[in-house]
Amino acid sequence: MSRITLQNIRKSYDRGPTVLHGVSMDIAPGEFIVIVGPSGCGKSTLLRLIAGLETCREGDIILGGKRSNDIAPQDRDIAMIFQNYALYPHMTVRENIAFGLELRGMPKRERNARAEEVARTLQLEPYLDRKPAALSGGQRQRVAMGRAIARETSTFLMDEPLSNLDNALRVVMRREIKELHKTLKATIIYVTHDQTEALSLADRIAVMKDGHLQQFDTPEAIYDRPANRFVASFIGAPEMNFLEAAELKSAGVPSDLTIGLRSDALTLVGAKPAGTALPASVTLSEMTGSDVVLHCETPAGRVTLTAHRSALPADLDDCWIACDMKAAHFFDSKTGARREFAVQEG
Ligand SMILES: Nc1ncnc2c1ncn2[C@@H]1O[C@H](COP(=O)(O)OP(=O)(O)OP(=O)(O)O)[C@@H](O)[C@H]1O
Repeated sequence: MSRITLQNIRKSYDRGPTVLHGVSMDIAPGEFIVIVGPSGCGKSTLLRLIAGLETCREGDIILGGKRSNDIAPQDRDIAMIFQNYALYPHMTVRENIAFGLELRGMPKRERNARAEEVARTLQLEPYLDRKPAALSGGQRQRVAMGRAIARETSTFLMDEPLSNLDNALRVVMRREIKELHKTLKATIIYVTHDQTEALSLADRIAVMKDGHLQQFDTPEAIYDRPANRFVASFIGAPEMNFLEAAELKSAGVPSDLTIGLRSDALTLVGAKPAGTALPASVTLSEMTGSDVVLHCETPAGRVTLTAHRSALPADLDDCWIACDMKAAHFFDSKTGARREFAVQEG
């Protein structure tokens, strides 16, 4: 298995604008990396560069210690799984899984044996003789994965592999991919725009925006210490609340800082609490099960928080939001960069 290093990758298509502005990443063998970011930020482009399906204008792609910019996709030890599965409709599951092996000149008996072994790992044995049209979305996705696994590569690239599945199936497949990663001990680089998927799957998350890598770290570090306001708002649900220091008037926070408060730092209470608090009225509530997401109007703007249904104040039109300032994040109001600030209160 080999290390994947990207050094200062710049990319533009034809004579178009730059879509990757100097991205660097070092990925250890066996890591599960999730690249996340809004639509158009360059996630798929980065993945396609690693696969060798695109070339970059500047920078180095180093695979296993060797500069590999000019190595053809089929000569890289990498398999790619796409969102639309790319299965052959006229071939059975067995043939689809074995297809890549045929291209490599493996004899038929060996090929079929390998396809059956992979089908067992993915619980696809009952479907080996079916064609893709007779499979569910999740089964098709597993066949696509089977085809990649059959090649015995050390690295799998996955481009939004679950985006065509319904929510329940997506949760199941997410777990399967995570288990597969444990079994295969392979490197996985996985692209998604879904922050929940990123948090639940990754050893490390790469957050991108407009072709720039914003932060590359563990899910815990990204959630607990977001590098800037963009990362803070993109990761975590409901989205972090941002309040200007001047509006919250709390614990001597300098006025050039924006205060970031996640839902878990906020409590809705009936009477004015000690410490930092905002008067609030609930304008909208969304039931999510045992919890409700509450959208509140406050003098500092709109604030969203989650509360347990059994712990709501009686009068939602006239209540308070208690802010745990020890759990607050601080950002430079101009640049959005994270700033450390020690709150004195409490
Ligand atoms: N073949 C291409 N020719 C020209 N421009 C392209 C091409 N492919 C992508 N782009 C542009 O490059 C930028 C990055 O696209 P990319 O597909 O990498 O983004 P993404 O983050 O994967 O987006 P999404 O989540 O919507 O798939 C976009 O502005 C896109 O329009």
